[in-house]
Amino acid sequence: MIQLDLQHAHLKEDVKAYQEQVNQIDESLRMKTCKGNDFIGWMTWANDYDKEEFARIKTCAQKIQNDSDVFVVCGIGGSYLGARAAIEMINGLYAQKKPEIIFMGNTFSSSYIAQVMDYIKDKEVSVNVISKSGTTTETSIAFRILKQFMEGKYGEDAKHRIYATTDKARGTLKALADKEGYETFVIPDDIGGRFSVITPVGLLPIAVAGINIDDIMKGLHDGMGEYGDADLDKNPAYRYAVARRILQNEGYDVELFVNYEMQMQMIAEWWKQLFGESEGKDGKGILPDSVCNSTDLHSLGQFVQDGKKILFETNLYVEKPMIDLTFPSDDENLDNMNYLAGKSIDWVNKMAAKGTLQAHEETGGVPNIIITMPDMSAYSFGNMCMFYFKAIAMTTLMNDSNPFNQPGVEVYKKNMFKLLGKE
Ligand SMILES: O=P(O)(O)OC[C@H]1O[C@H](O)[C@H](O)[C@@H](O)[C@@H]1O
Repeated sequence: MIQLDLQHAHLKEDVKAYQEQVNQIDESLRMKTCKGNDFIGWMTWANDYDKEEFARIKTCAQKIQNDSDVFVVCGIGGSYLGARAAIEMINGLYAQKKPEIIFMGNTFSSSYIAQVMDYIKDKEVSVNVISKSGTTTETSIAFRILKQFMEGKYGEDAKHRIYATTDKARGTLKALADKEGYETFVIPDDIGGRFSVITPVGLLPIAVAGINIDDIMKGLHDGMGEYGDADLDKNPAYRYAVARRILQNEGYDVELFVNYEMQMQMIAEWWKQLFGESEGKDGKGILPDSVCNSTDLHSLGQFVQDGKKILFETNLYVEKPMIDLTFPSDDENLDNMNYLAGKSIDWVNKMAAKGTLQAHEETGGVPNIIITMPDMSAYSFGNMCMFYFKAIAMTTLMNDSNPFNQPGVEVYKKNMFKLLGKE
C-alpha cells in the first residue's frame, strides 16, 4: 500500500475541512453520476476484466517470446506511455530479456522511424499496434510502414505476427485487423486511453516483457480497497487529491513529480499525461512537470531551491531498491571516498533525498508531499495505478472539470490535417 506524508507540505488549510465535498464526489463516482461518468470502468476493472482475454494475452506473450527477437509496440499517449513505464520500472533499463521491446508510432520524426526500421530489419519481429480511436496519425503512419515491412519479410505469415489492440467495434484499425485476420484485443469503451495500462493496451507488452500480469491485477485489486474509502483519514489517494487543491489555492500552479530512480522516469511521463490531460482544462489545473534526482539536482535543482515560488514537489519514494550495491573500500583512497566504504549506495541515495527535502522545504520554502511505495514490483505498479487514478478523478472533480475527456488535444490536429490536405 502507498503511504502519504503531508507533514512537509505545510498546508494552510485543514485537509479534513474538505470531507463533505469529498463525500459528495466519492458518491457521484460510485453512483456513476459524476462528469465523464461513462469513463469510470477502471474503478472496478480488477473484478470485471475479461478472464478469457487475459488468458489469451498470456498465450500470445509466450508465442511472441518464442518466435521474436524484437517486439515493436506501435502507439502513442495512453496507448504507449503506461506499457513503457511499467516495463522500465519493473524490469529496469537494461534487462537482457528476449524479445527486446521497441516503441514506435509515438512520433512523426522520420529520423526515428528510419532508425527503428533499420535496427529491426534482420531480426525476428512481432508487432503490436495499439489505438483506442484506431485513427491516430502517428500510429497509422508507423503501422503502415511496419505492415509493409512485415509482409515483405514474412509474406502470408505476417498476420500471425501482428497483434491489434483497439476498440471492440469502431475505428479504421478494427476494420483493418478483421480484414487481415490479426489477433485482436479489446480496449473497453468505459476506460480512457490514459487509464488503459491495466487493460490489454498495457498488459500484452508487459507480459511479453516477462512480467507477471497476475501480480499487476492483484495490486490493482487491493488498491480498490486501500484507496476506496471516502473517509480522508483512511484514503491516502483522496488526501493527496485534497492537498493538491489546497496548494493550488495558495498559488502553486506547478507540481513537480520527484523521484530518485532512473527506471522510474517513464512513470513520470505516464503520470504527466494522466494528470495533465485529466485536469488541464476549463482554464484550470496544475501543470505537471517532473525531475529525476539526484541527476536533475544538477540542473533544475537550482530553480527549485531559489527560483520563483510557483511550484510544489510531490516526491515518489521507493523503499526497497531493485538491487542494492555496497560501496567498495580502496587502499589508496586517492578520491577521498573511503568515508563511504562499506555503505549501501541506496542508503546514499536516500540521504540525498533527505538532504534535498530539508533544503527545499526549510531553506527554499517549497511545499513537499511525500508518497512512498514499497518497491518497484509488478504488484506495486498495479497498486500505484489505482492510487493515482483515484487521486486524479477526485482532484479534478473538485475543480468541477471532467477528468476523463481531452477536448483541447483536438485543436492542433485540426490545423495539422488542414496543412496535410486531409479530407
Ligand atoms: O489510443 P489512441 O486513440 O490512438 O490515442 C492516443 C492518444 O492520443 C490522443 O490525441 C489523446 O490526447 C490521448 O489521450 C490518447 O491516449
